[in-house]
Amino acid sequence: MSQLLTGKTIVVMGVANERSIAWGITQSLHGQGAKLIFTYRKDRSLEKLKKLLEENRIEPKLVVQCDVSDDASIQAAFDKIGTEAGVIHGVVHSLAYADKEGLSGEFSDISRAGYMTAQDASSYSLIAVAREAKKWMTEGGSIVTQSYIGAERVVKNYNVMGVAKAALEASMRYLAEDLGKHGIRVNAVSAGAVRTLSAKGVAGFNEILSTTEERAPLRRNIDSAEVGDATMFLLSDLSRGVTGEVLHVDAGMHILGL
Ligand SMILES: NC(=O)c1ccc[n+]([C@@H]2O[C@H](COP(=O)([O-])OP(=O)(O)OC[C@H]3O[C@@H](n4cnc5c(N)ncnc54)[C@H](O)[C@@H]3O)[C@@H](O)[C@H]2O)c1
Repeated sequence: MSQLLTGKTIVVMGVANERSIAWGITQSLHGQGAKLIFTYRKDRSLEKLKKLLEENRIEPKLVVQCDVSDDASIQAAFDKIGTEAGVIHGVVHSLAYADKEGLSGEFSDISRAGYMTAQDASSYSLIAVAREAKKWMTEGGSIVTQSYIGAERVVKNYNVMGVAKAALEASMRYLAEDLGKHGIRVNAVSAGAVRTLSAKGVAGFNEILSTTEERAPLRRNIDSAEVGDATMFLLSDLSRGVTGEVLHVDAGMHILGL
């Protein structure tokens, strides 16, 4: 049976452990025959990633360190990736960071430094990654980032990350326009809440899960496999006419008013 991503080389950024959304995405991409390159931030993540890949019999084309808060690190990572792969067809940007103090309490108390840190790692990083990836995306391709409804509406405690996600979605649209002339599409998946390492940093996260189960049109939460399949669709030629889009994978939560 032919697979949707046969012959495509895709860079996956953001696997920290088996709960990571990027791990759900990895499984969907692998299932469709993609050749995968991974970036990790810390040695701790590298050990976990290697173990996960081994256990799941996924042979990576390359694994490379990349700190997205550092332009030199992004440049070095994509130079290595490009030199090894020649051409890349897709990038999964599944990373974000905010100091814990910005993820609870009063929004107006966010410090300048806390605001900048969240913007830097969670939003600007997409622009810097797209710039470096573009050099090797010579056959066109697709870049997909991960957002959340807190970009569009106020979600209690999501605070500084809500503003970073709003900037991320706007950056995604500007990149879609800019890179479209090179045949590169740029989209976002807006996932519902998934219990991951990062999610633990958001105060009251369990309440979000229980409210979703009660009120979402599908009356349940989503999982990272569902986010993985939607991301895979956006990386595949099935979505060849789609760019600048935010695809909600949230059991319908985003359509609710009260
Ligand atoms: N979990 C959720 O409920 C949820 C919902 C919607 C969107 N998202 C988004 O999904 C993405 C992945 O998060 P997750 O929930 O899988 O959590 P996670 O903790 O598993 O993954 C976050 C990743 O970001 C990486 N990261 C942070 N700062 C970095 C830096 N400076 N350089 C390189 N990597 C860095 C971490 O190493 C980690 O791999 C994030 O953008 C997150 O905001 C999560």
